[in-house]
Amino acid sequence: MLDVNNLTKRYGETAVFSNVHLSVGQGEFVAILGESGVGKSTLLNCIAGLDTVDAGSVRINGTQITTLDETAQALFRRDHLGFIFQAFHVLPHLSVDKNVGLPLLLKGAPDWKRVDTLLNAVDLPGLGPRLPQTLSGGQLQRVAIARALVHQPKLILADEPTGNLDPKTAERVMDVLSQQVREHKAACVLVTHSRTAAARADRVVTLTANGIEV
Ligand SMILES: Nc1ncnc2c1ncn2[C@@H]1O[C@H](COP(=O)(O)OP(=O)(O)OP(=O)(O)O)[C@@H](O)[C@H]1O
Repeated sequence: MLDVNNLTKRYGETAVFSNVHLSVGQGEFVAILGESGVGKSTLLNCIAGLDTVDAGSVRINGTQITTLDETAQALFRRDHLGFIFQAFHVLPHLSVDKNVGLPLLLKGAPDWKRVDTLLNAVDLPGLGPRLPQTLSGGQLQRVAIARALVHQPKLILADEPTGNLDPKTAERVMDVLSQQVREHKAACVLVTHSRTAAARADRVVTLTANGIEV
């Protein structure tokens, strides 16, 4: 499903990481640990085509995303990817249910029942009509998680999805993520500092400046 081959990323003269190899199969859940600043978020952005790479390739479901133009990358993300950003990126002027349903709206296939199912799954029942500014940080994080899963993406990229959550809610969110991976045979790459969250993965790897350590 996901094949990262020999990836190198630099900002100016400074290499963030090099020689990164990572393969994640269909239905596989991989957690990436690593020191702060080592480039975990950057790696997820590179995998999604949201950041450029300096060498190497990223292949998702057979498509080499690194060679697509920006429009093709955006369409590819819409159809195949669910991205949970560390900073949520919830749209402030859209209600919670429209935020969650956005991937379906963009595909021209709205499904408000599915939106409700996801809001229940992340323990936000009835919050659909509210605006994001009326939600807490942990609630916004769960909106972002519901949005990333609503269109049943084949690849889920999750950047610290439990960072703002209390242990019980974090566990519930990890249940939802795991369920999505198992039920829809999605591949999932989770970036986290939480050993508890990482323990839910099938495999845990560590990102260093010189690549991935298993
Ligand atoms: N746009 C940018 N321009 C220059 N340097 C950047 C940019 N974005 C990130 N960096 C640098 O790249 C490195 C990797 O950052 P990144 O956020 O990917 O690390 P991380 O492992 O996810 O960290 P954390 O665990 O603290 O979230 C850091 O040194 C950061 O300062």
